[in-house]
Amino acid sequence: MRKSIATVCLSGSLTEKLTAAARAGFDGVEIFENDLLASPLSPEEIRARAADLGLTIDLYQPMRDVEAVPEEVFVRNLRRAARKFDVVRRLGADTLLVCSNVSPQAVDDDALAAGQLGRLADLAEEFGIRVAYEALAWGRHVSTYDHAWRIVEQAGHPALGVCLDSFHILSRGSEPKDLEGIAAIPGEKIFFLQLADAPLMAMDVFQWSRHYRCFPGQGGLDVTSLVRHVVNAGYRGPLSLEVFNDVFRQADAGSTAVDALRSLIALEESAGISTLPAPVVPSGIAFAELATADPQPVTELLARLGFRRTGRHTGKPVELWEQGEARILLNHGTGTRSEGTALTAIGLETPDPGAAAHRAESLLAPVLPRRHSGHDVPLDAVAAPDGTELFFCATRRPGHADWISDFTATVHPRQPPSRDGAITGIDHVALTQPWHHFDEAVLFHRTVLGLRPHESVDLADPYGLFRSRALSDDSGAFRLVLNLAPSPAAEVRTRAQHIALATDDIVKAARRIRAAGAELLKIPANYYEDLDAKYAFAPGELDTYRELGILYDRDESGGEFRHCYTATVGRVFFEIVQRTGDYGGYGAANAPVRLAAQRR
Ligand SMILES: O=C(O)c1ccc(O)c(O)c1
Ligand SMILES: [Mg+2]
Repeated sequence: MRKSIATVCLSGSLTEKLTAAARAGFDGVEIFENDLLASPLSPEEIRARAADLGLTIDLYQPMRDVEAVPEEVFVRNLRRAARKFDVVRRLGADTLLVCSNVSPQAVDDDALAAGQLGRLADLAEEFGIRVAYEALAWGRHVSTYDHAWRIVEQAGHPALGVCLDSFHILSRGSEPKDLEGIAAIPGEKIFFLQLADAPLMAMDVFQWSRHYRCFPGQGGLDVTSLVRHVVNAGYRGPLSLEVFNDVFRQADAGSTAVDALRSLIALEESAGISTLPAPVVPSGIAFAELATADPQPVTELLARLGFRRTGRHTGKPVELWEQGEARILLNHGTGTRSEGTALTAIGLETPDPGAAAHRAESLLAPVLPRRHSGHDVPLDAVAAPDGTELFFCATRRPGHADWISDFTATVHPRQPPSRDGAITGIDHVALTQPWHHFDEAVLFHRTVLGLRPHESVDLADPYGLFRSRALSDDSGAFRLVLNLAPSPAAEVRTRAQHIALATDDIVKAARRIRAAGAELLKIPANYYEDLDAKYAFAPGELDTYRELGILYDRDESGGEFRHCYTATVGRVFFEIVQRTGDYGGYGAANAPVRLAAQRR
């Protein structure tokens, strides 16, 4: 279906908004009245600008407080309406949105509302324009879509229809029965469909709508079911996003517009309107790549963690370090001085790398130029919203190009063979997201990679609050954690990234790391007293954890999580984790203690 976006969704001037919408690939826009009033361009110039960019203007909005009012008020409203219809015509649009009256002057009288909306539609017809009537969830007397439809039906005017807005409908209830009334509306009387999601929150619906709307798939409303109902009713107009959101108002319009369009592409797929290449869910982490401009500290840390340099890239200054199934690429060619060392790429172990790349491309993931130098095996790669490069890999799998074959073996005689190490693989990678990319990043990884997002959790830091959300495949073989740091954003810690290494024996791993000369994060005694109060440990067990800085968590099923942390080099630190039973979390309960310790 055609895809549109309301200018209120995007940051900037009207021209910037139009440009961002067009660049992302939208077909049309809704012009929000404030954007027009604040623009130095005339309606004709706006129309021309949109046309030059290949955008249609699908709606002008809103007109407020029109219907169900005393006659003398309505006469003034008609005069107001004539001016708006003129603007709509000059914009080259054909529909004006009228939202249900919120004024204390409004009367609870459907016949009056229908009569006046009919007269409004008579006037609209003279301008060659239609009126789409929308029930605001906080409308004074009309606050539901079925009530708005009853009034429109009663008016029986060809130039009057309804505008359905997923937020207003679903914020009032999204039980299947709440959506049944949509089928009663003839498709051609649904003049417009506005789409927004929102996180589930118990708050005043007006504030919720004005500040917390988000793109479909980023919140907790069942926008997919709503779209299915509306399309089944015969609606064939555009799918148009209308999102009032405090973050998007400040964020870069270009990236917001791409995020927005991706949400609609994914929504069409989930509603069964279109098909995309099926998701190819990663089955593990093939490698994590660190770019470094300061190789000494990170090289030393890798060695102390028990990694061995096993290969050198044939064409680039990249080293392969291995231990068990954990592989780290150390790139000496791309680091920045200011960051020292940063995690810049992740290799995703993928059953079908080519198909995974197709899926990513269909969801607007920027495809990266294939790495070609030396004997490079071409790898499909895309960029995540935070710029992290995601490589689709088939490691040591017959019939697939193997990225490891680009590395010539090196033997480093002074280091122990990797099979003696206590690390078995990479458990997860955690990336701290720029503040305005968090919801976008969750949507990206969920839709592009077919991962399941877990609950969002808040983690108390001494100087703010981190938000954290994990995504994984169903089996837990692939895990990714996205964090949102508190400001000030300039602080290195708020951009921290980490690689969690898996072990079957964390005590052995921690002792080896310490014996090799690496420090582990020191955890206060108070933490262990509290652990002792919560759980029963074997004699001496807690003393060992206290000595080594090992943190502990247990879930309802008895699954256990033990973890400890290295110091940070550049932006990066390592976590060592041991999972037992079905523990599927990340030790969130311990995060405040860990964050405070890192702060010290
Ligand atoms: O918040 C509002 O006032 C408002 C205005 C127009 C809309 O289409 C809407 O959904 C909300
Ligand atoms: Mg709306």
